[in-house]
Amino acid sequence: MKIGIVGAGMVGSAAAFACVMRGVASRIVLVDINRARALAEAEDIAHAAPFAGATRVDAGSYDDLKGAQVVILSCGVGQKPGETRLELLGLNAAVFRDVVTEVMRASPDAILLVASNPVDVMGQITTALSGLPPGRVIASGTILDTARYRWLLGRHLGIAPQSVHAYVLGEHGDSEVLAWSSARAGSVPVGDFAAQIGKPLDAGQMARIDKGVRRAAYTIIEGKGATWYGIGAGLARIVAAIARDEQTVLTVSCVSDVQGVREVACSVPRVLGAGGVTEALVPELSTDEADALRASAEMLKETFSAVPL
Ligand SMILES: NC(=O)C1=CN([C@@H]2O[C@H](COP(=O)(O)OP(=O)(O)OC[C@H]3O[C@@H](n4cnc5c(N)ncnc54)[C@H](O)[C@@H]3O)[C@@H](O)[C@H]2O)C=CC1
Ligand SMILES: CC(=O)C(=O)O
Repeated sequence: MKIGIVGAGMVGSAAAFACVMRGVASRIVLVDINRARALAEAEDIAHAAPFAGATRVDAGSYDDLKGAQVVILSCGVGQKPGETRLELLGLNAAVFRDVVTEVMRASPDAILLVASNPVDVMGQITTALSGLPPGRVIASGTILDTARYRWLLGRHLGIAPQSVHAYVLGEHGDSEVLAWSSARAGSVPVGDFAAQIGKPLDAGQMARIDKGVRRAAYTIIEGKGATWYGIGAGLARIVAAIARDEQTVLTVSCVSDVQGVREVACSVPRVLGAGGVTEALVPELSTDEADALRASAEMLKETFSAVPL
């Protein structure tokens, strides 16, 4: 499978590296307005390929995206310390107006995978600009937040994050919703499992996990300027689901009706395969969680509606 990546900064290059290490692509093309950066990242990542598989990695132009099955959009700007994701909207929407046109010209059959923030709104903008069916424009949404949630729950419970089945829903951002009521350790509700092993999930512990998920990006950006490994791995996981037509369930964002809000991009668990997103699962939620998910979706819809296209 051929993958294009527009935006060869930290996120784009981490995604390329993770795709190489997973062996999900035969070819990766990096495109960036900063051609020297794309060339340097492509060469550096290509040097990892002999340790992994047979992926060819190059820098290129938009024309070189021809035939790509997935194009990752990780271009634009990231948050500075203390800045919210939503504050990036004006700058990144302007970047996407040009980039999406170029990508569609070169690679009209590709699935578009949006990473740039605010990722849900950028995904809905990309859907509108591209004219593609909603399931073929996927934003990474809360795939990263869900990983953070599973990692923190796994650490508390002393089990592998892969054995934690729990989702973060709604915005990839401050209004996101940690779904506690449906969270399971194996097949056991996390609260019951925690009580059984003598490590109760009390209100204080739940608040610490909530903060650890919701504030993770702010803390990491404060310490090292940006985040990239987690999202790089998450993007490669999405690419693998498409490449292998897995029909796997991941919390990604695409335009659909969510919790009574019409045509909004935000995350719920969705089924993902070679054709993109095909189904959304209706999660089991408490009344408070359902209200918070509706509020998150309403905020995202309002934010998108105010963007001039
Ligand atoms: N979805 C998620 O979970 C995450 C999203 N992000 C977001 O990903 C985006 C990228 O972050 P980083 O890679 O850290 O930023 P970065 O600044 O390292 O890379 C951005 C790249 O985009 C390029 N670029 C800018 N305008 C362009 C244009 N018109 N055409 C082509 N390339 C262009 C820049 O030259 C730069 O190389 C940000 O919006 C950030 O907030 C970051 C982490 C997680
Ligand atoms: C930057 C960002 O969106 C994250 O790490 O969650």
